[in-house]
Amino acid sequence: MSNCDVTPLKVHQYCHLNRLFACALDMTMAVGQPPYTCACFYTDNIFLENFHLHVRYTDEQQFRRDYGKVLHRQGCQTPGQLRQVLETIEKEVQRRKKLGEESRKRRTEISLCYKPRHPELYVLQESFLAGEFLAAVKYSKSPQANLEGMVQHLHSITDKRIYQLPVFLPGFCTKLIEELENFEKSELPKGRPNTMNNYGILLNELGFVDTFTAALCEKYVKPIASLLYPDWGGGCLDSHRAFVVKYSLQEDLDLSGHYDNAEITLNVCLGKVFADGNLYFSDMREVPVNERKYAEVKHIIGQGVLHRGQHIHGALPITSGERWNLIIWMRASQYRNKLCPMCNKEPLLIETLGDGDGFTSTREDKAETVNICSLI
Ligand SMILES: O=C(O)CCC(=O)C(=O)O
Ligand SMILES: [Fe+2]
Repeated sequence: MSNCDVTPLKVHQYCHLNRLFACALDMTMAVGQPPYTCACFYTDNIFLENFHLHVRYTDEQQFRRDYGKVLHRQGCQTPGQLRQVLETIEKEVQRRKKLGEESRKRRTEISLCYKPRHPELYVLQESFLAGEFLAAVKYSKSPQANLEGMVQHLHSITDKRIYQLPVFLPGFCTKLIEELENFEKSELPKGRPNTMNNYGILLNELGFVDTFTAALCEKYVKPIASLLYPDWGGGCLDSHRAFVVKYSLQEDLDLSGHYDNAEITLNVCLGKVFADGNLYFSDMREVPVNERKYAEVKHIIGQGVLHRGQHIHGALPITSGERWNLIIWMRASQYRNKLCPMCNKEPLLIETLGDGDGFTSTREDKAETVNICSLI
C-alpha cells in the first residue's frame, strides 16, 4: 500500500463519500447475485501484440492446429519462438484469473488515499453535457419518439448504424483529462483497460462508476440506445464497463481491429490536441473478411460515437499529440445470458471476484454456472 496523505477537509469528505459508495457496491454484491464472467474469458480473445492476432488457447495441440500456419507465416518459426508465444499466453491467462481480486485491492487503496484535483467531476451534472445531447435525450423520452426522429438528432456514419453526437462540453473534457493526469502522477496502483490498451485508466477503480457513468448510461444514453438498437439490447442495458484510452507518440499509437465485450459502445473523444487516429469500422462479425465495407470516423472533442459492440473496429495511429477517449461498454444481461458476445456461444458462467461482465444467472435463463475453482 502506498502512503495516504489526505489531510484537507475536502479530501476527507470526498474519501468518505467514495468509501460509502464502495460499501454500497459491496452490499449490492453481497445481497444480490455474484458477478459472473463467461468461461471463454480464460481461453478466448488472447491478444498477441507482436502478431496483431487474437487467439484461442485450450491446449497446445489445439493451438498449434489453429494458429501454427498463420504464426509461421508471420515469422514465428523456431521452437524457441513458439515457446515464447505460449509463455505470453500463459502469463495473460494468469493475469486474467487474478484480475478481479487485484482490481478490488486497487479500488480500495485508491478510495482511501487518492486526492482528486477536481472532486466535483465525480458526480454527473447536466452542466457537463452538450445542449444537443440533452435535446436528443429529451426527444428520446418523448411520447412521439421513433427511430427516424431520433436519427435527426444525430450524425449517421454511412448506413452502418454508427452515430456521432455531441455529449460533453469541451470545458468538462479538459477538466476530466486534468483529473486523469493527476491520478497518473500519483503513486497509487493502476489497472489498465485491456491488453491492447496499455496506458488507459479504469474508471471503476477511480470511483466514477456509481455517481457518474452509471447515471450517464441509465438516464441519458439508454433512452437513445433503446430507439437506435432495440434489436441489440439498447432498451435493456443494465451494466457497463467504463475506461479511458490514451494514445501518444511514446505510448500506444493505434488499436488493432476487434469487437467489444459490449452490446452497445459509447466512445467519446476528450482531447487533447492530436493528428489522425481516426476510428475505423469494417463490418459486423459474421460478414466474411473480404466482403467487409470500411468507414472512418474523425474524432471531435466532446463528441461521442455510438455503435454495436459486435461491429469490428479499431483506431488508426495518431501522428502527433495525445488522444484521450472515454469508452463505455454497455451490457444487456437479457441478451448476453443467451449468447456471449465474446465466444458467440451460450455462456458458461463463472463466478468472479471482479465486477463481472454483465451476465446474470436466473432460472428462466437456465445458464449453466460453474465455480471458478473447478476450472483453474
Ligand atoms: O481508440 C479508440 O478510441 C477506440 C477504443 C476501443 O474501441 C475500445 O477500447 O474498445
Ligand atoms: Fe472497441
